[in-house]
Amino acid sequence: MTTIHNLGFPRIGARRELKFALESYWKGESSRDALNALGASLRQRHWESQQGLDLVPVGEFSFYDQVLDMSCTLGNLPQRVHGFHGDPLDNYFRVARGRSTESAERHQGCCGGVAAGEMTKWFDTNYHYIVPEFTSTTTFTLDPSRLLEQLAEARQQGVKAKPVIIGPVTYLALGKAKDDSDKLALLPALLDVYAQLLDTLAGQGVEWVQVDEPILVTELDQDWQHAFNLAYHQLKAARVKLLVATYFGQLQENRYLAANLPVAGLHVDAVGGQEDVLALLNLFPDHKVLSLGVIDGRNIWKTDLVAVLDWLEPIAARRGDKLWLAPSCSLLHVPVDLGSEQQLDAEIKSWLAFALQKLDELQVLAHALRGGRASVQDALASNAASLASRRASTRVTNPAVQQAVAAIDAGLGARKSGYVQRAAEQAALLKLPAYPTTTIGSFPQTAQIRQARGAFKAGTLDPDDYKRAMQEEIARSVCEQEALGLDVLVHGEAERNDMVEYFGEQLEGYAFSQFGWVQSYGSRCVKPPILFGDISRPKAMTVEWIAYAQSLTDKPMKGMLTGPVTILNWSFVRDDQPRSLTCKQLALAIRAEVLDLEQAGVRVIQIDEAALREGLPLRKSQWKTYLDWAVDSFRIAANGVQDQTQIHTHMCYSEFNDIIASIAGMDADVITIETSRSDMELLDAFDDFNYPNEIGPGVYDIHSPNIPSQAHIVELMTKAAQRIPAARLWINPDCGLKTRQWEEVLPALSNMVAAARELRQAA
Ligand SMILES: Nc1nc2c(c(=O)[nH]1)N[C@@H](CNc1ccc(C(=O)N[C@@H](CCC(=O)N[C@@H](CCC(=O)N[C@@H](CCC(=O)O)C(=O)O)C(=O)O)C(=O)O)cc1)CN2
Ligand code: MET
Ligand SMILES: [Zn+2]
Repeated sequence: MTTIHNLGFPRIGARRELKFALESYWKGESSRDALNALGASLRQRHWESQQGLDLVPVGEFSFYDQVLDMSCTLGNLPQRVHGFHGDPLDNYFRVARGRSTESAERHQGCCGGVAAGEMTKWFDTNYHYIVPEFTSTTTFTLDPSRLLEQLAEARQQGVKAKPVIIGPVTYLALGKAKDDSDKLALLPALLDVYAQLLDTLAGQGVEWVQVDEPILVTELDQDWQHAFNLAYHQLKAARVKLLVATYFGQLQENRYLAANLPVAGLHVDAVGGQEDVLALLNLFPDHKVLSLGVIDGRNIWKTDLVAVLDWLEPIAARRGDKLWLAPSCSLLHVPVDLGSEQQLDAEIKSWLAFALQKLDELQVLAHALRGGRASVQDALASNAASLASRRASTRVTNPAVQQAVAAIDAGLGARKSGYVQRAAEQAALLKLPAYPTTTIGSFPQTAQIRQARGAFKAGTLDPDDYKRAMQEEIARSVCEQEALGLDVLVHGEAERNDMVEYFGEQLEGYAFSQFGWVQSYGSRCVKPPILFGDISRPKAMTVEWIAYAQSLTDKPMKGMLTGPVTILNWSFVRDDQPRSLTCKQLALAIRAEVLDLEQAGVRVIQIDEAALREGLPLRKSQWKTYLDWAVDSFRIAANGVQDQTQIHTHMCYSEFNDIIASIAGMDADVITIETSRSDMELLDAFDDFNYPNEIGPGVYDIHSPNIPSQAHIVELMTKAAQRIPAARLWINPDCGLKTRQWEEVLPALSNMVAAARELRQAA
């Protein structure tokens, strides 16, 4: 009999309960007990809704991040938070969020300010984890308390619990050696603690433990392959059965390694990797459990159940009870419940499945395998009808858009002249000083702004009042920027709920949910819009707001857009055509907006490509194909303008060394990037490559509440000028300021402008 299970459940809550509880606790408005109680009730509810499964994940719930949780379990919090006198939960949040010196003084004055752990992307998702920190002297000590508490809770509820942990090799691979020491040297010590942990779980009568090793879908050099063998040969002594879970892609060349690890089971991502699975089956030992992730945990489309069954039945016949079924990965990356959606178009809704619906699909598959397809005839028929409706729907296709994409030629993505010519014309028009100052786009999204929009969407604030309220916010931003003395202004993005969702809402071919929240990091969520059909732009999306902002000032106002690649990567996108094609459609829509802005007299236009880098395939061998169509799409969006129009782009995640040629290929006049934390070292890539255009290296770490001093900014820019000719440097923060408070932003920007003036005088 086929076993069905789940790898992880979204923890934020169907109504973002966890977000609100966390933020209230952090503000000191509610107690730790209340937060703990909320956590327990969410877990209880989530386990209840997974009742139909044979094994239910336990321990993947987290108050902030599952990787940071693992660091706690392994006793590997950074040295700087050791010796904290307060509650361990507060210390956990100190690592997650940092603590400014000032707020520490306001609290108890005992433990001082502390820098947050670095945050980075979880594989190719929009989820961010807290990077484990190592040094050559790192030691590990087991703290199983969190896992044991959640296990006890689950047991009390009669849950068939399968504890989930991050595996030792992935944990090491995702961490950072702060002293550049060899992380792998820590493996033996780490394995001792994993062995103790597994032993502790065995002592609780646990049968299966899910050990997540997604690093197995990436290219591994020999040392890391060896680490896998070493790790699991040592852990095989454990008295529990291990299910090594891989996801986010195929095993490919790691197939043999994964198949032969001395563990009881292996989970693989079978979505889009059926051939890889068949190849794996040929070398997979009969006595081991193979768990197939047949339901897409990264997207929101209904599964084609009949197609999956056609493929699965022969495998099930061959493997019997050694076949398990699950979603491809943790359901962390999809919203909780489609049933909450009251406003979603009924036809489109019938094509979708969120976390709960995906688990229902899993049940149908299990019934079909156990009792024959006839036993779930109705469910299969209704699933087939939904898919047929999606395939046949005329709303998905737009012949005019398809023709426009087919007509794209190389000329569309090329500027009229080269950078040198353009730069001269732009300088004559814009008359900017040396070291021009600007910001990345957003100003603080205050509670007031969010509430106004909430009321507008709920229908309790009428559209004119909403528009007026947002215009007031724009006017406030412009006024503050003029007072600060910035050179190129922004409107502040008050009217945008999110840099991607906002555009999704205005494009044809998109649907959007009311409650489709997905955790991005900590308490921060995004509601990815749903791209279901050919994309077109019924009317201008941003021109009115930008024109209004420009009317308030004589300084140049930047038009602010999100680029096609980022819109693609941060949406739920259709799975019925290649991503590259969808991206080209988005590119044409953004291009039309760029041209409308230019027509309206906007002289500087920024097109954010924050997610260009994160969209890189996990395997390097696939990078070139992606980068080619991604850069092409950007160029189509950006490059239809006149030479005098200055195009900016922005990328907030560092590490450009290996893709610098593609970045240069975008041919933006100015690129702003995150650099403040890397002490400008990041610019080495631009220097070595002789990057030809202008660069704004971020001088202000917007993720931290700390206010950068004028001297620090001057120092950073002096380092920048050692790498890039000063005439091509801009001064700006690392990223947008939407998550900060005005009280933090004003002094920081004031120091930034003062630093620019100091540098100009020194020149
Ligand atoms: N899509 C996307 N991905 C990204 C980023 C990004 O900006 N966008 N940035 C990077 C970091 N990720 C981030 C992700 C989210 C947020 C963020 O601030 N999210 C907000 C979203 C809030 C939101 O969209 N609110 C809506 C809904 C309004 C609403 O519900 N108002 C409430 C008020 C309470 C509230 O929600 O705050 C009400 O009326 O009851 C709006 O403004 O329209 C949050 O979680 O707090 C920041 C960074 C990487 N990935
Ligand atoms: N223009 C956007 C902003 O300032 C860019 C953010 S990149 C995540 O918020
Ligand atoms: Zn950014």
